[in-house]
Amino acid sequence: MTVTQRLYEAARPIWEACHAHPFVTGIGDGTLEVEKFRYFLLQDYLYLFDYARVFAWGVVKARSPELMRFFSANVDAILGGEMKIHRAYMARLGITEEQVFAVRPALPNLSYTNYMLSAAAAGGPAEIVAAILACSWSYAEIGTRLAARPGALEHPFYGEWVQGYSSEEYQETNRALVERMDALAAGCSEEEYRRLEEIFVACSRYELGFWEMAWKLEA
Ligand SMILES: Cc1ncc(CO)c(N)n1
Repeated sequence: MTVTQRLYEAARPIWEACHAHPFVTGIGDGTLEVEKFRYFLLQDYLYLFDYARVFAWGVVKARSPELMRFFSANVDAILGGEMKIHRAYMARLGITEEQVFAVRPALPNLSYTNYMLSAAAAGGPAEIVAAILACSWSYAEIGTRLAARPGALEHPFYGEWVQGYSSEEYQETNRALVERMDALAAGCSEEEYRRLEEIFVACSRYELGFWEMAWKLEA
């Protein structure tokens, strides 16, 4: 079993709970209230800036130009790629960037990004990728699963979100992260693996918490 297969198995029950979460299934069948999606969008846009900062820790800590470029390209993919999904919805909902920054991150959001940032600050490239992977990979899987639901890609409001996360661009960026995790963890000790698993599972729990936060419109 590869390291990423082991990580996946360790987090599987939490991921299945994410897939079954009413917020996620509501995007898939189009029944999610736009008010909840709007709240999620604002929180997630704030989240993505810190998420990009986690990759930026990788730029700082990389010891090879190739790895440095990898992390740097990912910073760019978030700021210029993934955020396109958010900015398109913000335009549709009439939300400006200024309005987003007037919003305070809810505690599950703040706790999640602080956890990732501290794991990145304390760790090396492998810990950084482990912290990022649960986010990227779970969204890639949600995108793929929702895209397989009849009508989800064509839904007049949520279709664009499903298209974005099931897109070849997003899927390819995620695949590169999965491969990178296996390469960075190759030959690591059981003790080192345990630390990666601890981070990956904690971030998966935070992912579930983020869906729950959005579902409950947590203040
Ligand atoms: C909370 C959260 N996790 C993961 C992603 C995917 O990058 C996202 N946009 N938001």
